[in-house]
Amino acid sequence: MARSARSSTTRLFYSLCSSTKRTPLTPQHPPPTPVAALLAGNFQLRHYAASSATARVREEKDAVWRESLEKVRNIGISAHIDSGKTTLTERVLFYTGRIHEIHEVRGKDGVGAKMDSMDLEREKGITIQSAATYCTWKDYQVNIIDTPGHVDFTIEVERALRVLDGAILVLCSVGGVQSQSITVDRQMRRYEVPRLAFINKLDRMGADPWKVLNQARAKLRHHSAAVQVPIGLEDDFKGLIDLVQSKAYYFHGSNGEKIVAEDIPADMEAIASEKRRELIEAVSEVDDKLAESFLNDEPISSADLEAAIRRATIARKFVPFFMGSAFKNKGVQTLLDGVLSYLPCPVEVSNYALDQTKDEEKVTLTGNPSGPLVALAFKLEEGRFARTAHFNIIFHQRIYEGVIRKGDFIINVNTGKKIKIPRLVRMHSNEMEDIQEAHAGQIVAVFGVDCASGDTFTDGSVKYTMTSMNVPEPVMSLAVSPVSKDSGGQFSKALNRFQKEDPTFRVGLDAESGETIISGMGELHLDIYVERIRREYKVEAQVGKPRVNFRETITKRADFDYLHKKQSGGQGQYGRVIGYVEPLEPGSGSKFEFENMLVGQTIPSNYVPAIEKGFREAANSGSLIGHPVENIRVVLTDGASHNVDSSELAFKLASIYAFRQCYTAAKPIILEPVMLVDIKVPTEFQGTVTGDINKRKGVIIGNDQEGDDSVITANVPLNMMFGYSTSLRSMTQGKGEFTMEYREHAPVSGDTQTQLVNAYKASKEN
Ligand SMILES: Nc1nc2c(ncn2[C@@H]2O[C@H](COP(=O)(O)OP(=O)(O)OP(=O)(O)O)[C@@H](O)[C@H]2O)c(=O)[nH]1
Repeated sequence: MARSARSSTTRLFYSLCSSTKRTPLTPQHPPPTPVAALLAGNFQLRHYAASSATARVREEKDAVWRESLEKVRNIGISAHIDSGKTTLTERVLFYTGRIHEIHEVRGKDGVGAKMDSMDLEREKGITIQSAATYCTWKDYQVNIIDTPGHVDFTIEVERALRVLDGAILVLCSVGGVQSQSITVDRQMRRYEVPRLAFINKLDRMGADPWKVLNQARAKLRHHSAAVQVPIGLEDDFKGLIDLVQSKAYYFHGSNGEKIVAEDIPADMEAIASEKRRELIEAVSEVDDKLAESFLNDEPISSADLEAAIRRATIARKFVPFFMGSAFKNKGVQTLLDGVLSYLPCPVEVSNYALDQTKDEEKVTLTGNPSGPLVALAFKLEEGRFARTAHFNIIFHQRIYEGVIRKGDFIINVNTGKKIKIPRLVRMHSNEMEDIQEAHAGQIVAVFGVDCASGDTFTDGSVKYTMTSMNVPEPVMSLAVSPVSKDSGGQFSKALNRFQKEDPTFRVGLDAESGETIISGMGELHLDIYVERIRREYKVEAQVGKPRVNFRETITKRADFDYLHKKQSGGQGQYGRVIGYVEPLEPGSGSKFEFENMLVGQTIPSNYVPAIEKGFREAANSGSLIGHPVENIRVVLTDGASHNVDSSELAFKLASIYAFRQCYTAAKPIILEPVMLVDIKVPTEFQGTVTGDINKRKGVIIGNDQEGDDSVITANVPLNMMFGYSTSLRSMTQGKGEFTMEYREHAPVSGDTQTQLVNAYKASKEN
């Protein structure tokens, strides 16, 4: 479908070009004489005919691209760990004919799911990287990104949601709305992504979809209702009743590939009609058109209900709930039908860019392939793709407007660099398919070209940038070094690559010890990179003890007045800076602000950037424990210079010393990362586990009962959570599980601050 639409677009494009060639639309020199005027009138007539023909061609062309985009869905699948995203994607690929056999995550055949292409993913049975693929379902092109559930890899979810038009939130029918479900739902809200929910694992003991639906209403504040009712549950789960079509569906065949539609079983008619009414009521609350029919007691057809659900879902006023069991091959095809029916196509979602030539004015992107090219690179990967021998870079990009073709020159608006597209590909997990061109609305990858995640590309006719994704700050660090000195080159190569690919993975140098420090989102995140350095670069690395990323901040305004003066032969150094530092207002959104309030020429303006640089550099390392100082504003009010001895260096040094001079007076404190911890244990262990959390200086904020389990929610300093999985295992005979995610940086207690400061002083003295 997409292919035929493309070729007719191309044909139209050529016919437009040839008519333009025959009839020049803009006269170069308007004829001056009466005869010439007559001819000019004739020309205008011809001009009018030509432009109306052009307009018609354009309209036709627009209709073609609209129609082809209506049949595209760009969706993501996100959820809490182990909810079954990868298992679900594997079925989607199977039913759409992209793969011919189903392999399970951690399955007995040892092959592993298609989308978990990394060895480590297959071994651990977890998704580490998001993977893109595409398939065709009922004449629609569905581009899918499967994302990891573990919070340490949250950046993968952020960047996928940034470029997708819709999402499926997978929930476990036993576990319900878990901590990470809340996080991904928040991310979907952040990027304004319309979504469907899929309650998976209906075959599991204790499956209760209605409880999960109520939890979603309470915990996620979803305005939602089920569009399906399960026929049986747990071992008895047989099929689904579709409340829109009023039909029962069963999934036969060894892989559930044969769908049989039947009438609703007689013993389920009552519940089906009650749930259909619930669905209509819920949608009517947010859709006026349906509300009118509902309030007038008019019969509501399947088509009317479907259209109303679509409008409400796309408007993000409603979340339809689907159900099934990916593992038992039930409910996946009906979910795919739901993707086509209820999630938007690229032109139904509003996207905008910022025009850099007009002071970042907002420009709406219409998704028109005949518009100027605008594409956002959202992910960079380096690896051996498609079994090639060498490392290569690809970047994944979403095209928002225009067309991109192999061999085209495009401009990276963020760097100003012009690049040629050597190879354009569509990804299917780690495999690639070469393509010649791609249109607005599509997600493709460019092979062999370097850039950074978040860069915007255009064809050069516009200077637009698109806002990038939210990048959370790393909370944990560790020192790493290669065991053998000879592998230093490979070691740096690995770190450079990972840093480029993953904005939440940072590499730095400890100024005092000279050690390489890697920082990331948690122990698992950093462990995975150390393991990848070993496997992919054959470098054994020595790893230090993990430590949390403390920060320092100030609590009071403090003045500075510092003169840096040196006159020891040759040219001297002279620079005086006067001003104050103060805490930034909470929620100001920035970590460091510098304000120049100089009046007059006490300091020539060319030295001001060096002064700002000096303060920024000083704030990289606070004097309490050497960690970055944040939430601070530096205001420069006055100073002095010398016309021979002043220099950028002199002012930079003056600023560094000025910062140190006033820091203590600004009453600095230490902030530590605090995690939201969710622990699920059999109720008999609840007391022990709660007591242990208290010992770890945690604050319990929730205690719920889920069947025979207790779910304890607490805020706990990350510093107290090292090795928690081992302790939880021993406290609960291996029956407890937990997840944690970053919540905030909060001040440490007075005695912890004293301990940390003393330990830092001692380490400096040694
Ligand atoms: N009983 C049952 N098990 C399922 C179902 N779907 C998935 N599983 C199992 O749940 C486990 C996790 O499945 P995955 O598909 O890896 O889950 P995921 O959400 O992709 O996992 P992460 O990406 O690591 O968060 C695997 O052992 C699956 O076999 C289901 O419908 N029923």
